[in-house]
Amino acid sequence: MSNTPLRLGLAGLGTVGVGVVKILQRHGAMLEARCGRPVRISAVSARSRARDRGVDLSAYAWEDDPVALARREDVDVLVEMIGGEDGPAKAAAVAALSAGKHVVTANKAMLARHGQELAELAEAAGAALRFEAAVAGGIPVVKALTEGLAANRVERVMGVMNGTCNYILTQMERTGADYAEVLAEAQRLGYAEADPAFDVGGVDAAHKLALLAAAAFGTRVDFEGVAIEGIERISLADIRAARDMGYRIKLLGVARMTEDGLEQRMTPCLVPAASALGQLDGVTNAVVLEGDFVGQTVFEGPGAGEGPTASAIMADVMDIAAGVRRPVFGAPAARLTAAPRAMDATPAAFYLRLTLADAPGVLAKIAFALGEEGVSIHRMRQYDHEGAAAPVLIVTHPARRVDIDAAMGRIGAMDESLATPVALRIEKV
Ligand SMILES: NC(=O)C1=CN([C@@H]2O[C@H](COP(=O)(O)OP(=O)(O)OC[C@H]3O[C@@H](n4cnc5c(N)ncnc54)[C@H](OP(=O)(O)O)[C@@H]3O)[C@@H](O)[C@H]2O)C=CC1
Ligand SMILES: N[C@@H](CCO)C(=O)O
Repeated sequence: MSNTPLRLGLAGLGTVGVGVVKILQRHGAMLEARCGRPVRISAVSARSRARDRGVDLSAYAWEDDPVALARREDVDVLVEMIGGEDGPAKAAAVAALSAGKHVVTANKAMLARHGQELAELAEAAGAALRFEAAVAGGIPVVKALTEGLAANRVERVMGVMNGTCNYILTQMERTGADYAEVLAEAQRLGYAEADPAFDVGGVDAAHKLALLAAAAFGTRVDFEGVAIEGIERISLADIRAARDMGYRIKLLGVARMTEDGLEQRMTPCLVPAASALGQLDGVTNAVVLEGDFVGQTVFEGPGAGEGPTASAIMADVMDIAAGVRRPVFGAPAARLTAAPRAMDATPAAFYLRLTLADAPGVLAKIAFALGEEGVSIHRMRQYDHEGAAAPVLIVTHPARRVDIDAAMGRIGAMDESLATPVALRIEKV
């Protein structure tokens, strides 16, 4: 192998970009030994040249414009760590790939929207486009799917893929702290997206699920085909009630190929508290990959933050340095198919939390409404309470989401329903 250095252009010097600089500065010699050639930073780009980022950047050239960075003669790989589905991130990625240069990115928003276009561009140019850091932070799950498990027909992909949401849910449960307070802490720790609505609204995790589904099922990335619901409506009352019934609430993504098409959803779900997913705390992510020959595999680790994300970026850079090449989504972009959408195809048990007037006949009305919509009650609990509002929890037998939504609409419209009813899926993990 040539001893020629692999030269990087770093676009973005925020949480992730600074982490990448630190790895290269601390482990330069080790990386060279492992890749068989040096890996060096030629130039960097961010908005503010003056900002002190806590790392020494004086050895690297500076570019104000990430597109100019991508086009530099002394850049072989653009490492895109700006973020955003369009704008400078995409312009720089297109500039690099069009010039036959490799791109490593942490940007799931960009790939979820433009993955097919960028994969086609990369493969036509003979360039690598790698995105390990974009899915589940430091966990090497793209590599697992496209390399280690490549001989399997994947049956299900499932996971907790947003560190910020898991941090919020577990901190609220542990400390009883207010939602906004815990979100601010996640932002301070560098976990959240530039717009944290992407995290708590489920969009960031849905981006990741759409990327994994493409690699798992050989389909084109279909972010629009993900049924999305965020954690904004989850209250401490739900977290505690779920726990009381032996569950924990997780923002859970599930993708599977059904007879009707590709089912993709990213929604808050109840999972058994004793399961591997139920025990995840803080910023930890876990991804479950099920293959027809391997069975179930579970990958767990830190899903966000400077160190874990930079670690994943550098693994991709090192593969490129070592000459490892594979199609962007595991199969050539031209062979990826457009699957029909079956967003919520699989029935499941649901947890319902109702706040009801404590009066004769109210539960009978609820049972009637559920029955009329084809929803059967499996178990039920009414807590002791003071005042007129009775907290009632119901676990249903497996039901279709559409029927649950119809029943919730009817119950929510009743005078005896004193707060918006909550319905959360109970996922078999
Ligand atoms: N933080 C995390 O835990 C993870 C983040 N990611 C992804 O990594 C990417 C970066 O995230 P993160 O580091 O947290 O984001 P930050 O907001 O911390 O950093 C973004 C960087 O991009 C720079 N930037 C913004 N606009 C431009 C522009 N027009 N030209 C040049 N540089 C620009 C900013 O410059 P300046 O500093 O001067 O403002 C900043 O350095 C995103 O795609 C994110 O989704 C993926 C996994 C985990
Ligand atoms: N905001 C993301 C970063 C990692 O992709 C999260 O919290 O998981």
